[in-house]
Amino acid sequence: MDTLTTTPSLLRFATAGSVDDGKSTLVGRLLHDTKSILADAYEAVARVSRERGGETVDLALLTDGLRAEREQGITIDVAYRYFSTPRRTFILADCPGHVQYTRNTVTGASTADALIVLVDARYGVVEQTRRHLAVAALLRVPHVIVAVNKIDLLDYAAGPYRSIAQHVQSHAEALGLTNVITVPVSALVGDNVAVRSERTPWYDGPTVLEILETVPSIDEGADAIAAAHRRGIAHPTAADAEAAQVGWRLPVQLVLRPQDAALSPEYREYRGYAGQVAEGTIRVGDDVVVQPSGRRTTVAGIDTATGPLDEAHAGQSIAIRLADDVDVARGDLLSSASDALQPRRTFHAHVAWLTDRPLRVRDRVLVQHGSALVQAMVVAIDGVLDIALPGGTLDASIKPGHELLLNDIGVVELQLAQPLAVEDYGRHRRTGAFVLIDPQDGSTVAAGTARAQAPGLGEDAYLSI
Ligand SMILES: Nc1nc2c(ncn2[C@@H]2O[C@H](COP(=O)(O)OP(=O)(O)OP(=O)(O)O)[C@@H](O)[C@H]2O)c(=O)[nH]1
Repeated sequence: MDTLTTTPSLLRFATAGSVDDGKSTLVGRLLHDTKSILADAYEAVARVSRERGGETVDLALLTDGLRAEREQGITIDVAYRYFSTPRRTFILADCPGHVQYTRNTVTGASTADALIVLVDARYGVVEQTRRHLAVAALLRVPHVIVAVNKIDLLDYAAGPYRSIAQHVQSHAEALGLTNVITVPVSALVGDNVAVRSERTPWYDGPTVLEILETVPSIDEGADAIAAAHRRGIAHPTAADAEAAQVGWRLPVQLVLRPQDAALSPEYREYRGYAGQVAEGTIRVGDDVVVQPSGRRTTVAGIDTATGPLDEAHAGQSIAIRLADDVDVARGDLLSSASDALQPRRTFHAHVAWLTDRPLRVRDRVLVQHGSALVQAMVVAIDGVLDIALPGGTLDASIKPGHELLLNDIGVVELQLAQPLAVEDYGRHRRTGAFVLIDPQDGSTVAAGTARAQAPGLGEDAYLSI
């Protein structure tokens, strides 16, 4: 059986871990071993490490230098850095671990193809690990790498690593995560980060970098693979992944309507709808439904900065022309008619609550969904997740609760002032995700994923209009 093969290109990933698990050191190690840092930056870090009496070069200084800028009160939660190897280019969402950790992990992981969760080999799975894995499950991050770090401090013993790996896998399974790979690493010494270690002869799996270099990204079909997994297919073929694929979605970010009289008459009549393809493949000739109006038409053409295309895939920025003169505005969503969007007024969702003020029933929030912003009210708090998973699964571990506190993950029901095309996140990762905004001060207070069915509420609780 042919498993799905693709040509790796851009991969977005994020790191998560408790304070001092070694995130900065791991990132520094990756940058160093992939020769992504300049020699003088390395020299400066080596000098400071020596001055501090260290025996090894403290690679965390590479990333922490950048953090210092962030901590001067500038509200950047996550910094993005780029690096590449001959096999692939990476965008790393570097999330500081100490303050409002869940918030940063949620921000970083929400667009990530892969999440690296660090675990200190001396302590194994701790509450923070459970929380990060729950966030990965909630956001359905396509690939999760659990780096069991600081194995040098355990003299590279196989036993402790194996029991942590087993613990991670059973917890991941309870969360419904089928895509977790564990790797024994020492970020400080460099074992199994980018280079296979001779000190771990008992481990014959890939290095962290090998995993990052080879897993498919969302744009390359990781969403399709995840969809096939959800249908119980462990090793999907290209055909399985294609069959599990759903229709395409294009949120309209800009209406292109040049009206400059100096332009040629042909161009003056141009009307295109620009945006990034959120999901699926759009082809010229496809039937289209415009939301929220519900008008139908067909795709007359696909334009890009480098010329027209016959088809465009998830992740590509395009402008499409429509066959009929239908009314389309910024914030509208275009979708394939064969799997059209359904606007809804109420829906259930998992939310990660990210602020000190508790969330309660009847609270008013703004729902930001793509480029649309709509007022909403919390009509029910269905429950709060106990991250120790006493119920054995994520859904069975939602306990009754009447409020969400900072870093809680809960299930809520929201009622919208206007219908929005919010979809089941299990099927549509992009159009199923949203953020909640405080209407008073405009701050982001939660990240959410819409659920087709609320846990424990039975069949009737499907997303309803
Ligand atoms: N022995 C050993 N020490 C390590 C390893 N990785 C990191 N450390 C040390 O652990 C400490 C914390 O590492 P950091 O990389 O700063 O941890 P962090 O997770 O980025 O911490 P925050 O940014 O504060 O969240 C530092 O003293 C590192 O030198 C490792 O593999 N082995």
